[in-house]
Amino acid sequence: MTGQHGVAQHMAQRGKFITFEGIDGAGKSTHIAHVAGLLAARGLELVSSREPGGTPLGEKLRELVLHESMHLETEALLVFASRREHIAQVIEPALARGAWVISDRFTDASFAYQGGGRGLDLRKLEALAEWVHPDLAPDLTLLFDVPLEVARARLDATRDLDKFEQEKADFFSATRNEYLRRAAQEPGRFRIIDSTRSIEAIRVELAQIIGALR
Ligand SMILES: Nc1ncnc2c1ncn2[C@@H]1O[C@H](COP(=O)(O)OP(=O)(O)O)[C@@H](O)[C@H]1O
Ligand SMILES: Cc1cn([C@H]2C[C@H](O)[C@@H](COP(=O)(O)OP(=O)(O)O)O2)c(=O)[nH]c1=O
Repeated sequence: MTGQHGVAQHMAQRGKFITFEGIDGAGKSTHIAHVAGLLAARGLELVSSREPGGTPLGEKLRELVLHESMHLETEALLVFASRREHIAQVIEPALARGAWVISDRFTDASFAYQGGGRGLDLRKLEALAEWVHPDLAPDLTLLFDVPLEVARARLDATRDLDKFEQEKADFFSATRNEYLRRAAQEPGRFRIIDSTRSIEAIRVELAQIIGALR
């Protein structure tokens, strides 16, 4: 905003970017709305989004990625194409005006699923991340972690499974391991949430984590 003398008066403080990760069935979706409520209660402007998706084009790409079979590099390129659009249209403008952004998945999911699960060379994913968002990383990543059997039992109890959710145990084992490896590499950014506990116990921990964010 420009004042009478052409001097910037109210540069909005940049918002924070929080991502939610975990293998399918770990409990991510269960907790996102609750965390959004905690943040909104602080009077923040909050943008809640997801990947793949988050924009009209991104949602079309999501349909393809979740339901069509394709070469694994095509899959990687499409999730990053969706991300490019999401960053340009939603994430960066929101953070710049001071809004906080929470996203159901981001680049860690590409490393976990396309890299860990499918076996795509991690250097290719690093190159894509460097290309698509050299200067953007989440301020906080909540990694919902459960053993595969727990995730599988929860999924089987609830819904029709998409392309990824139909994958076998070794796929999810590799996906989970890649998430945990990244969390160990960047302990300052990640919080690992033990999602075998009750929903209520997890909410208590999330309230502490979110309450400590400034
Ligand atoms: N801590 C928990 N204890 C028991 N059941 C849970 C817990 N968290 C989630 N669930 C259930 O497990 C299923 C999958 O959870 P969901 O949040 O959809 O997982 P995700 O979004 O990570 O795939 C849902 O039916 C949900 O109600
Ligand atoms: C963001 C992203 C998601 N995915 C996968 C992980 C999930 O299986 C799927 C998205 O599903 P998810 O976000 O878990 O939605 P839902 O809870 O409705 O199933 O896309 C990738 O493989 N790579 C990515 O980069």
